[in-house]
Amino acid sequence: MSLRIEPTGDALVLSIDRPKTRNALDRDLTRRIAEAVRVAEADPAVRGVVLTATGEETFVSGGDLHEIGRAVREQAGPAGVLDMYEDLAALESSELPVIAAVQGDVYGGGCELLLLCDMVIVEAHVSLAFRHARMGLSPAWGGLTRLVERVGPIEAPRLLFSAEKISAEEAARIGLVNEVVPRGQARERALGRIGRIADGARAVVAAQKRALTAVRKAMRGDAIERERAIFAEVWGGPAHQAALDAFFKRRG
Ligand SMILES: CCC(=O)SCCNC(=O)CCNC(=O)[C@H](O)C(C)(C)COP(=O)(O)OP(=O)(O)OC[C@H]1O[C@@H](n2cnc3c(N)ncnc32)[C@H](O)[C@@H]1OP(=O)(O)O
Repeated sequence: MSLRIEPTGDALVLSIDRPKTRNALDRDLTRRIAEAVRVAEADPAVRGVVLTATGEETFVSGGDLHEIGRAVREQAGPAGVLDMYEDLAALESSELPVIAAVQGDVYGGGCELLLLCDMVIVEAHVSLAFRHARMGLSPAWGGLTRLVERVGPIEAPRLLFSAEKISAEEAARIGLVNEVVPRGQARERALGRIGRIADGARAVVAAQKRALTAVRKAMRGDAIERERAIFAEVWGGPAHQAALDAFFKRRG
């Protein structure tokens, strides 16, 4: 099972669990995430979702490069990867607050996943990298648009163009994450925050989330559609092919 689902206190805790791929996101996993969010919403006892992962080293290693490599080899086009967004977007469109509890490093599409959450709590040893450029890609799941929203137009190009790793502290300084906690404490901290949210009325928090979504939608215009069209343009190009070849060559 690639997603562990565990009711805990007021929250539903979703733990990404694909250790053999360092928790890469494939289509099956994103479907499971969307389905779990729907289940959480339908249960009046659940007041929020905590999204975390198993292991201590990696939160999410990005999109599944085996799945992506297969699609490129079979000339299937980018639709499969683009479609995963419909599932992932459930995190942002849900009426429940979603808090990411990040216990390990985050790469590429994993950073996009964080940006779909309402709050992000990271452990102090974690690093984050928008690795897309190194893989010959641009974000596919709204991560470019949301990165500009979170950190502004000065920091976004630095993170995207250089694909550099940044520390948890730096991520907090530039407004990419809410809070840095000591190693091993992100999940408890996230549960504590959901507990505090649960002191208020579910309907009010849901209304606030709807309002936030409406504001973002109005501010974004068609930015996410443009971003996704650019992903489709670079998909399967020379830089993408070369990066996939290098990834698979390194691993025999
Ligand atoms: C949507 C756009 C995107 O997200 S593009 C993808 C961006 N992500 C990346 O570039 C990260 C690629 N992965 C890595 O750099 C390394 O594997 C990291 C995560 C640093 C872990 O390194 P290390 O601990 O040395 O392990 P390793 O490289 O031997 O990998 C272990 C097994 O995991 C797998 N793995 C890793 N990343 C992915 C991935 N994104 N998709 C699918 N599988 C992945 C490796 O292939 C390896 O498995 P195997 O030994 O080859 O069977």
